[in-house]
Amino acid sequence: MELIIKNISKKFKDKVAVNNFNVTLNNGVYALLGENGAGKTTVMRILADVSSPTTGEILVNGKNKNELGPNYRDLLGYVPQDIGFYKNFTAEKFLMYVSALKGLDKKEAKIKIDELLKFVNLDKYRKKKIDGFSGGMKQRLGIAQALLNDPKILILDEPTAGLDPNERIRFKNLIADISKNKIVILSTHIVSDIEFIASEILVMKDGELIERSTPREIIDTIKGKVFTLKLKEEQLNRLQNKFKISNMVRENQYVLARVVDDVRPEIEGVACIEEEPNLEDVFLYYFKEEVCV
Ligand SMILES: Nc1ncnc2c1ncn2[C@@H]1O[C@H](COP(=O)(O)OP(=O)(O)OP(=O)(O)O)[C@@H](O)[C@H]1O
Repeated sequence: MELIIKNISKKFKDKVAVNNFNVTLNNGVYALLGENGAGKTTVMRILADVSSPTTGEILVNGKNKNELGPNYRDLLGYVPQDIGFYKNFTAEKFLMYVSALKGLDKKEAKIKIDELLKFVNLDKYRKKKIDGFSGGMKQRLGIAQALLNDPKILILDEPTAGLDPNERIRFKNLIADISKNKIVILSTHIVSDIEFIASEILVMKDGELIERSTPREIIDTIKGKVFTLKLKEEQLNRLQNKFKISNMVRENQYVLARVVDDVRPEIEGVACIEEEPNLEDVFLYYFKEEVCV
């Protein structure tokens, strides 16, 4: 499966939400990473066929999405940011309802629902009302409904928002399982969530795709730009005014500050050690507002 997003732009009146977005995707997990308002949801809504681009096109195995018509939707599974559940429905009834909307045969749907409820670990709760579900359970139910038609492209908008640490782990394992023969595109601004699940990271800023790399490659782009300094409290101001600080730990009368910058911080009498960068540092490097010097 090859999905090409070609020269996609989206304008809302005079606001350019997405600007000339170009990317070719194959099976694997892609994380769209960017700050709030970067354009992630807009790209996902266009891919999910609930919004049209102002310009540009989407191609699946060389065929234009518009040419594919309803066959394009058959390839899709979509979990929007705020998925609307009928809270009085049970998990099972909800999945039956979505199956009917997707035009699945009732008998086939029942078999698929049994399989999916087990897969997302909600089998025990199939007769329970969604109203009593935790965030993670709702998320897994959302994924189950998106998988009903065995999609080849799965789109998940902010799937890890509001999940507790256990639910996050469960989610990561689930995605790893799902992505074997699919294109999975998920958006997030929680960096730690993608470190272990994304085969590639697509970094968006102000509507544009500014970087596309594996997590390892993207981390390597800031090698030599991450440092730890051990400072006295009164020296901290000088550092904060000049550099981006990703983390601070207080240790007795000292502060250990992790700094991300193109320039090695030089403060008289303060030791500066180069560190191995991580994805949190990457996020800070690309997104944090410039500090005023
Ligand atoms: N229907 C709309 N009308 C006007 N502006 C919009 C509309 N939808 C999105 N925008 C604007 O387009 C830009 C991109 O929004 P989008 O929701 O795609 O960002 P995002 O990266 O998904 O952010 P978030 O993480 O907050 O969802 C924002 O400035 C947003 O205000």
